[in-house]
Amino acid sequence: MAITSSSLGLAKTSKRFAVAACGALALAALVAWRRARRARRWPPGSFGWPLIGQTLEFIKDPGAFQIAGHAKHGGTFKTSILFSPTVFVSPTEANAKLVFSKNSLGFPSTFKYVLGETSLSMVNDPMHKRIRTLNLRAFTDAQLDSYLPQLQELTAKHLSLWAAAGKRGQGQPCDLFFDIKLYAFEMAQAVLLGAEFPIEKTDRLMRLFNTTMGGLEAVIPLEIPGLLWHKAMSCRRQLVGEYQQLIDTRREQLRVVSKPTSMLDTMLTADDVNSDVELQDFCIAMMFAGHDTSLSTMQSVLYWLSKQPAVLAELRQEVLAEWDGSSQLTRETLGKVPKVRAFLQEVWRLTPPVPVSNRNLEEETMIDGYLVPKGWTVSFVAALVGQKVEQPSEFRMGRYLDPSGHFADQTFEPWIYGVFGGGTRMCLGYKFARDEMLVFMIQLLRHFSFTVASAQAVKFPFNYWRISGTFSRGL
Ligand code: HEM
Repeated sequence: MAITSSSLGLAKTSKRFAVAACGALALAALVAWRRARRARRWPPGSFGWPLIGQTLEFIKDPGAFQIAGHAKHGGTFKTSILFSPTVFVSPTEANAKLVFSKNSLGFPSTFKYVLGETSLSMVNDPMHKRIRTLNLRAFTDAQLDSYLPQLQELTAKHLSLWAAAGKRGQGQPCDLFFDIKLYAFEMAQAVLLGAEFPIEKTDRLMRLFNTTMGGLEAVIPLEIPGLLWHKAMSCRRQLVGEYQQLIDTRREQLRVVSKPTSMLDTMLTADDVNSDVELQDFCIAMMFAGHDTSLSTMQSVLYWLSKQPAVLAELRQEVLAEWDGSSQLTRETLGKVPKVRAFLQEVWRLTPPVPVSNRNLEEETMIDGYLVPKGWTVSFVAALVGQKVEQPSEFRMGRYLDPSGHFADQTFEPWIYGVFGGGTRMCLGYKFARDEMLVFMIQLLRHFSFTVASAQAVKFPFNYWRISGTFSRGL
């Protein structure tokens, strides 16, 4: 066969192609080899099922899942939760400091469609810094003091409603979940948003809100009629419509006469809020962060009180000595009941409402000698931190009382007390949450009796005791 210049060119091209292909293969092999080598340094554990990983085991009981994981793997371990490779770090001080030094949150991307793209829990720096600074204005000491009268009034109203229902039910125990939920929702709605609606409307908004939040558990985020995600998104649109009306009304009222009273008002009067979407997201984010956590705590408080009649009597004594039962509850009054504060702190230690704090790693990080890749989620668990005290299963208020009987707060040491997280993403509402619970407990202890007939441990998405029982006025 004659060798032509075109067949020579073809041979050269094929040779080049072969060299390039070999090079690419060698590179791929090198990358795979390095990845495999690195993977050998990942924490132990299993990713579980394709896509869903070990999500189902986790949501059944996050605390137990992690205790079992730590025991099996001797500490820090990896798994996959909600589509994301996740590392549950052992609850040491070094790990707490490492996790809480990170700012980026590790929530699944679908959460932002539910909570809002500009809601505080969904944004990362630099936007997080801006929104957090803005939102913090609603939580200054002066603002918190100004919410106390409303908290007192609404608490008195709902405690009386529960007692009236108890009377009608002639002492028969009933599920208190929905009554307590309505109270927590109305209280959040009034103080956070400044909205006072008739009970039917509050009830409707609460349902819209709950179905919207159901979207956080949606595994298939597709808007197909009948799917959870479709329901959640259509309720969210209605909810946003309602909140926009509220925003427009309050904006007009503030322009004409009224003074800012609610947390939303504080946002409305700030001159650096960018858009109505930020305000809508503020409403949804604060209602989300601020009412199920209170609902959970109130039920756990009733549970732990019912378990310890002697402690209940001691707390009643403290309240009877410090509050006449009718005057306005002030910051001073809340400061005079250290035992009630210590009791609440111990309730939160034993039943932390939020089971985990997550961060997303923005760079490859060494944790406990393992290499955790960039983009993975690291989880730190409040319930496990709470187990590090002496005799962890015992309920002891004394842990939070100093020798002279003053309340000793440990909220800012997340490696000792992880209930409100830590670092730049620490719970924004922890002082407000404490105020709400103290106002609730002081009035409860001063005027009401109750029994708990049954209690069921709920583990996810919030951790608390769901109770049924009876309520009556008088001690
Ligand atoms: C018992 C009540 C509460 C508990 C146990 C609780 C717990 C938490 C936890 C663990 C976090 C995550 C912290 C972290 O990852 O480091 C958080 C974040 C947050 N909480 Fe709370 N919370 C409670 C009540 C409230 C209330 C009443 C509000 C508002 C009115 C609120 C507003 C927020 C906000 C806005 C964030 C996000 C902060 C950020 O990402 O910068 N919380 N909370």
